[in-house]
Formats: sequence, C-alpha cells, structure tokens
Amino acid sequence: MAAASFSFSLSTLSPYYNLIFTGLAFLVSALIFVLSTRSKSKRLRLPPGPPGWPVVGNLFQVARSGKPFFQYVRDIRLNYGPIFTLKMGTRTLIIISNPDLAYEALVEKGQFFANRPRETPTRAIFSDNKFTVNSAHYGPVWRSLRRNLVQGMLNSGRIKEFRHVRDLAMDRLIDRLRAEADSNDGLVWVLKNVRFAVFCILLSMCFGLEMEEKDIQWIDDMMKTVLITLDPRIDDFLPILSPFFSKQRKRSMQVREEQIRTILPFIEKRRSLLKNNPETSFAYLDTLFDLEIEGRKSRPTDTELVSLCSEFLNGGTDTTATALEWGIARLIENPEIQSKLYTEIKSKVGDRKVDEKDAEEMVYLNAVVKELLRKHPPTYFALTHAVTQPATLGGYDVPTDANVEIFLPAIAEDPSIWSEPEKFNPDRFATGKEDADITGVKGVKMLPFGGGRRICPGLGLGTVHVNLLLARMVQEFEWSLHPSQQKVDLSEKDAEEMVYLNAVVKELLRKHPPTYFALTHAVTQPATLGGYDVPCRRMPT
Ligand code: HEM
Repeated sequence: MAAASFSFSLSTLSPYYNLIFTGLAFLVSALIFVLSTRSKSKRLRLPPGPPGWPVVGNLFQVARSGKPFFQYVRDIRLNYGPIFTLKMGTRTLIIISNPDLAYEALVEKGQFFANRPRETPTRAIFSDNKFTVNSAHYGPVWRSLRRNLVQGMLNSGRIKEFRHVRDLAMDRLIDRLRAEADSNDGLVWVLKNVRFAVFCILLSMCFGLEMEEKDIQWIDDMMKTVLITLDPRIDDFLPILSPFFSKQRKRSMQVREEQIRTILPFIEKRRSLLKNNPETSFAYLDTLFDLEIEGRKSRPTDTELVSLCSEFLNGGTDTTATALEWGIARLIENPEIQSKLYTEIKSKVGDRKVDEKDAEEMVYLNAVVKELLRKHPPTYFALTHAVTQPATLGGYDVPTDANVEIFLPAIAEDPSIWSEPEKFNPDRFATGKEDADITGVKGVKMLPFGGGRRICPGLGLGTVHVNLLLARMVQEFEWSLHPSQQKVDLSEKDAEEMVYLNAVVKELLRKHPPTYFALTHAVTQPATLGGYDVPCRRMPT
C-alpha cells in the first residue's frame, strides 16, 4: 500500500525543533504520561535499544543523526542486534532485521502479529476510521473487506478477465514513451510513465468506466495530494503537541473533502451504469455496494467507498512503478542482463508483442523480476504490524501498543541466506542455484509483499504488472544511460525516497529532475547523440 508504513527524516522534523523544546517546557502534564509509561515498561522485557530522553525517547537522536530513518536503522542494528527498540515519542517501535525473527512473527505467531497499530489522526481521516483492508484491526471488518478484495477481485481468474485493460495500457505506455523520447532527445521519465500506466489499469479495474485522460490525471493528482498529506508529522509521535498543528489538521480535512468530491462522482456514475445496464462488465466497486460486513448491519457508506477505492488505486501504483524504475536502472547498469533478457523475449515471441502469458513462461524474465524484488523491495519496511495481545518475539516482550517493523533490506543482505547478497544477479534464480518462497511460508528469505495473514493481497496482480511492463519495455526499446550521466545512480538516497513514497511524489515533483534514461531508436546504422556514440541494436517494433 503505498508503501512505507513508517517514515521519518530530518527534514520532517527540523522545522519543529525550537517549537518542541519550547512547547515541552510548559507541557508539564506530559510528566504524568511519562511516569505511567515508564512504570509499565519496567515490568516488560523489551528488546534492547539506545537510551532515550523522557517524553521524546529517541526522536531527536534519529533526527540529529542527520541520516534517513532507514540508514539510522541500518547502522544502529550493528550495535543492538537483530531486534531492538526505538522510542519515538509515545510510539514504541520494535525493529526486526533477521529472517528467523520475521518468520517467528509473521508465520509461527501469525495470529498474534496480524494487527495494525493505532492510526495517526490524519490516517484515521483518510481510512474513514480504519475502514480499509490495510488499516483495519485484525477482526471481523478486516476479514470481510479482505475476503471481498481477494475473492471478488484479486483472484487469478478475475485478474485474467482484465487482460485487455493491461494490453491497452501497455500499448499506450509504449506510445507515450516513444513520443516523449522523440520530443525530448531520447529522454524519458520512467517512474512517471510507468506509474501512470499502472494507475490507468487499476482505475479501470476499480470503476469499469471509460475515462478521459484529463479525468485520470485529475484523480491521480488528487491521490498524490493525499499521499503527501499522510506524511508523518511530529505530533503523530508527540500527540501532546497537536494543539500546535491545528492548521495542518484543517488542511487534512480539506484534502479529505476534496478527495470525496473527486471520487464520488465516479462512484455515482458506476451506480447509474449498473442500474441502466446490469450486464455491463465487472468492476471492483460492484463488490462493495452491497458488501455485508461481519458484525455490522449497514452497507459501506459513500465515504467508506471512497476510502476503499482509494486503497485499491494506491496499493499497487507506487510499489509497481518503484520496482520498474529499479529494474530499468539495473538493466542499464548491466547491459549483459538486458541483452540476455531481450534474447529470451525475441526467441519466445519473435516479432509479435510479448503478452502476459509469454511473460509467465519466461524463466530469465521471472528470475530478473525476483532478483529485483529481493534486492530492491519497493517498501523497505514491510507494513507496520502490531500484536492482538501481549506476545513475545525472540524471547522479548512485545506490548500491544508497539509498532513492529520488519526491515527488509537486512534480510536481502544477509550473507547467511544469500551468496554474494550485494550483487544484482538474476542467475542465482535462473540457474536454480538459489531460491526463495516469496510468501515466506516455507521460511523467510525475502518478503517484498510482506508475510503472514496481512501478506499483500495484490501479490499476483503486482507480479503480473512488473513482469509484463519489464518485458514490453525491453522488447520495444534498448535502455541506456544518457551521455550527460557518468553512471547509474543507485545510491541509497534514491532508495530511501522510493521507500517513502509520500516523499517520492513530493520530492520528485518539487526538487528532482525526472530520472532520465535514453531510448535508442536506430538499429540499421550506428547513430550519435550529442557527439557521443549511441549503441544501437534493434529498431523499436
Ligand atoms: C509490486 C507490487 C506490490 C508490492 C511490492 C506490494 C507490497 C505490499 C506490502 C509489503 C504489504 C504489507 C504486507 C504486510 O503487512 O506484511 C502490502 C499490503 C497490501 N497491499 Fe500490496 N503490494 C503490491 C501491489 C499491490 C496491489 C496491486 C494491490 C491491490 C490492487 C495491493 C494492495 C494491498 C493491500 C490492500 C494491502 C494490505 C493487506 C492487509 O492489511 O491485509 N498491493 N503490499
């Protein structure tokens, strides 16, 4: 779901530094809270962690480190081991970075670790008080919503029914890339284009309506605004400061109203389409209108429908686009892998367009995608889990109000389960020398879709999208670095931005230039661009 469950960065915090210190001086009532939590945690045997300050815990240590949160976690785990505690204001984070502990939590003790922590007030506004699959407590509402999503929409039969939608979106994506390259000296913005293609597919699956491009863009812009609004704020960790954030709360309410105003007309359109033409082809929304929720008499309200549709649209958009951007970057960095992949596609389909059935059967393609998801899980932290009742993990206590975070890169980098884990090497899977069950059921080696009872229900659809997009993009174009760049930027700063999807959207639009990759169009003869040789291998079909 759009992805990161928890994000925290210096830039998030620094503007509030003075405010917090001043605020704390006269918020004496906080002491009551401190005393009560301290006496409670004394009785618990929490995993070790850096000593924190009263009230704020480790909040400022993380901020002062000047590192992105994921980097702070990466470093600090060397001191505190595979399970440790960070106190972020009123929130207790228990961070796991070891496959056995992840297995213990998600599989062996899956029924206890299947909850979500309490939501921030902003998140509660957008989930309509935990009425989405992702946000719902582990209980009857979650069961009803998840069963409906999986059985009604994300099972393999249903996914196949929407094949024509994907084919159309792929053709449009290729056309857009080509047009952008033609008008821009061969440069294209991978993330933006792929994101839009996936968004179109999900939109069509959700509403089943013909939409004009301007409407699609309008909804997409709205969704991005929502993601930005959901960015964590300091008062999420220190609710006592919330009086200082009334402006931001007001803004959240406005964005929510805007979201409802944007989505509701399409819900109404679908309602009337179903009424006038009951034979019309199926859409996810149809399963929601009359959905019976365990333990509740009423059907979902209009605003709840808005939240559920938004969840569907957001769940697989940024995650898939992020995977693809990493994929293209890795292929540029490793031309021999790109070449091998192209050869496999060519020998499988000749000059015909590669389709998803072909993609399913291609051993090397599947190996590339698996290696991609191992090396670059689109979310660095599998979404935050919480326990339904006090539990233990690795011999430590886990209280019900703790956020349990699984730090996925640590598992991908673990030399005890992967040979040369730092290397991007699809052959590890293609040759069968190494393998992994990505659901984690048979043992945890990689968890790009999370695991246990809350495992991503879009695993099948997400995999189809990544496979098909990569296959089509490699079949149609040869990907190479623009001459203005010396090497592919695979720095973890980018990775961090990709994890924190809210930030990606914001940062990419505001600060960063598009990710520029050059497309080569000539094959019959070598070409030059800006005075440099452009390697040419084939003509786009
Ligand atoms: C490459 C694509 C995708 C990736 C990498 C991905 C990743 C994830 C991850 C890591 C989780 C957290 C699992 C956990 O809590 O342990 C998750 C949950 C979820 N994902 Fe995905 N996802 C993808 C595509 C999709 C798609 C296409 C949809 C729906 C259209 C979707 C809908 C959801 C939902 C609803 C949840 C919450 C499940 C629950 O709480 O029960 N995802 N996803």
